[in-house]
Amino acid sequence: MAEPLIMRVMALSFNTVKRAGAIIREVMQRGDLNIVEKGKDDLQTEADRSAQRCIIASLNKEFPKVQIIGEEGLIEQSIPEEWLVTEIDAEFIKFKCPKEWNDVKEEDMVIWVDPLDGTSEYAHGLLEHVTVLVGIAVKDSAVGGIIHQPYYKQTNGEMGRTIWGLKGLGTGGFKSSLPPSDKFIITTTRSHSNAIIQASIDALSPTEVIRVGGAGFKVLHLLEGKAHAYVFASAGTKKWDTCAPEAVLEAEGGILTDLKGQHYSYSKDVDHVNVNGILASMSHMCHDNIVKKLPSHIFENMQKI
Ligand SMILES: Nc1ncnc2c1ncn2[C@@H]1O[C@H](COP(=O)(O)O)[C@@H](O)[C@H]1OP(=O)(O)O
Ligand SMILES: [Mg+2]
Ligand SMILES: [Mg+2]
Ligand SMILES: [Mg+2]
Repeated sequence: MAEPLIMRVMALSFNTVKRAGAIIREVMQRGDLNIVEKGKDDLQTEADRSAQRCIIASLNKEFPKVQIIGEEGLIEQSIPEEWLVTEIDAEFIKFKCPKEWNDVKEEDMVIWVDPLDGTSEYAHGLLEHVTVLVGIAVKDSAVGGIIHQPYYKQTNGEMGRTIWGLKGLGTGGFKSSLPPSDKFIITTTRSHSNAIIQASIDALSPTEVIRVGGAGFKVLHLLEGKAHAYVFASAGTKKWDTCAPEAVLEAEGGILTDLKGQHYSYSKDVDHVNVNGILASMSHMCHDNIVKKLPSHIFENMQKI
């Protein structure tokens, strides 16, 4: 009997993000990023486009009835043959599917794809910040996620690592760690800051602020104990930025919501914009405290910028 759909989607995504990561490195190595400005502070490079074509074509070929939504919109689906990934990860598929996902059907699932998270950092050569995100939503919640970091240097010299999480099963691909208990470290945007974002951070009196790019990379900071909270008081991110990070973080026991503490919906017809910002932490207590501490003017002014 075939393995449950969600396990096959995760196992194929696992190999697909690695191929996308290799494409991202190849584009950088060739040196012609061919940058298009989609909007204010919103770039798209050849790597974003090519990585998305690789991921969407591969997932779509194997799972034609699953809705897949990618950041770079509808782009031509035909791709070079060597970009098409057909093999599933042999190790991942051996895990037992959590029983709550055994019967998930194609029509209950949405796959949110951010082919390159941290484009601004990629364009500036801050390559460690870049991740490839594939998030799997069932009904309206983020359930499974894969975060691939193409420029992570493994101790054996290999480039790239792949972090995964599936609610009910757990996580893999990294070593979890707690942040220092005598500090309060916030991670936030490096490239999209403004006065409201800064006011929200000031209101929380952190001992340290780590400014890095990408939603994926910031959630990795939480998972690895480098920061206590990810705070982003802006309507800049979209569902493809948060679906995979939320699923991985929550599969590890953390929480990712908007700044009011409400989960976003990831169903297929939802507004793509995360209008109420992002708040994430490994600790539910820390998360609740931040929701209580944030002044109301932050919410009133956030969407106006
Ligand atoms: N104003 C914005 N316009 C477009 N994308 C944004 C904006 N703000 C944030 N993002 C997306 O959310 C990610 C996390 O934000 P930040 O790095 O500023 O903390 C960014 O890397 C970017 O994703 P992407 O790089 O995939 O376009
Ligand atoms: Mg983008
Ligand atoms: Mg992104
Ligand atoms: Mg992107």
